[in-house]
Amino acid sequence: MAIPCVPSISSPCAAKFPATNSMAVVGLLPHLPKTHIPTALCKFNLAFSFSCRPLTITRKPLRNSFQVRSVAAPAEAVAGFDDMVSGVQRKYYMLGGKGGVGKTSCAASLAVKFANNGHPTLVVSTDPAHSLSDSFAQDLTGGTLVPVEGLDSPLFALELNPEKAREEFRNVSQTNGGAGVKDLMDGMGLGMLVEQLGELKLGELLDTPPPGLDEAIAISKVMQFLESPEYSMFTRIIFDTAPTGHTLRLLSLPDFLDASIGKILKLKQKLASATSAIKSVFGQGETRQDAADKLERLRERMVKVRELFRDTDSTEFVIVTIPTVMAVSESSRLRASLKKENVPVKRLVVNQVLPPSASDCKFCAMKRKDQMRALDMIQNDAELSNLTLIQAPLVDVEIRGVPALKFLGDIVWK
Ligand SMILES: Nc1ncnc2c1ncn2[C@@H]1O[C@H](COP(=O)(O)OP(=O)(O)OP(=O)(O)O)[C@@H](O)[C@H]1O
Repeated sequence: MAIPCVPSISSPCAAKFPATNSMAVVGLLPHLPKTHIPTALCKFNLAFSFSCRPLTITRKPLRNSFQVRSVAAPAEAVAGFDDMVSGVQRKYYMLGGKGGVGKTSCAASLAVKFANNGHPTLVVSTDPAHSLSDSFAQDLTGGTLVPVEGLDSPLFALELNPEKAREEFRNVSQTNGGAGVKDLMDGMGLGMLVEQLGELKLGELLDTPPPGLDEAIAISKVMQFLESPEYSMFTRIIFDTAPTGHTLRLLSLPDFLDASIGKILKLKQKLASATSAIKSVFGQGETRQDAADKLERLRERMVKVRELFRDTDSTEFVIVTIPTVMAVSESSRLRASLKKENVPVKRLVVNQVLPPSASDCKFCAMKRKDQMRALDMIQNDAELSNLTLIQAPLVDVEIRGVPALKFLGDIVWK
């Protein structure tokens, strides 16, 4: 059945469906007023149409009561979900990419899909600008694990509070030195130690923490959680990461912190026998030991984070992008940097691809042409062309809440 493309208020192009079987998918749209449901239903179904060719509607006895498929559609790349879901050993998926491309939606939909396929799953947002709560339409703030309702297996979500994490780091670091200590030792003629401190850039670290530090600490906090037996049940852990820039800096950060903390600890050993003036700066006996222990633990966790990022058996970084030249260029750079850092990447999600329709308005035709150019660019990009390409359609209602995420997940993660 050919589907006409007609203008609508919310989208330049929308398909018209008979509003039959609407009750079957009403559950997808809990946030919409009832009067909007037939229209929204039609828009959601539009997401299935994936070719300019004539479309067919197949009735299905499942929750989505009918499905639109293109006739003789080009072979669609599939995500290889079977591979992602197989095995009960713990696996980590980190979703990252340019700001606003749909990292959170993809991460949340993957988490829902894993949970519905029997994996106790944890989805963590390490993006300082969280949107996991918005995505699940549930309050996940507070820095603790919150159960997500309405799934077959346990799904927990966690939004880490970056401010709190940074504050903790600040406290530990401040107990161990900083600009004040540097000045003091400078005054005491401890030139060599001053030099070492200068190298550590401690003052800088405390005053203007490098971008990515929040994330590194957040991820190391998750590692801390996962070390405890009560979290051993999670077999899939998904990180909704901050936009690209943060991720890139994050990758080199564990090395930087590892080296810095190692130096601080060495320095502390040297200072242990120094004058009481220095002792008064670093605090006495127990405090000093306590701070050193904390730093040592932080350093150990940083090493684990670094190892985790590079472990091909358990970890995969999934790049999320949209079909625009700018986003594809950024994804290519991200992939190159991840390669340099030996971070395993296999999949690239191209989100918000315009679903073609039989008749196009001018806007959609132009937009689609643009998107095709970007998709072509991916095929010819040395960094991206060898990744498994997953196309996710643009839908014209917001994807919020578990039923909507399940809907998206079933399209994207196949
Ligand atoms: N396939 C899609 N179709 C329609 N809307 C989408 C799609 N994917 C994401 N969106 C919408 O785009 C907006 C941004 O999505 P999302 O929050 O997932 O992106 P993000 O990359 O995590 O953003 P940020 O970088 O700000 O964290 C949201 O309103 C989301 O509902």
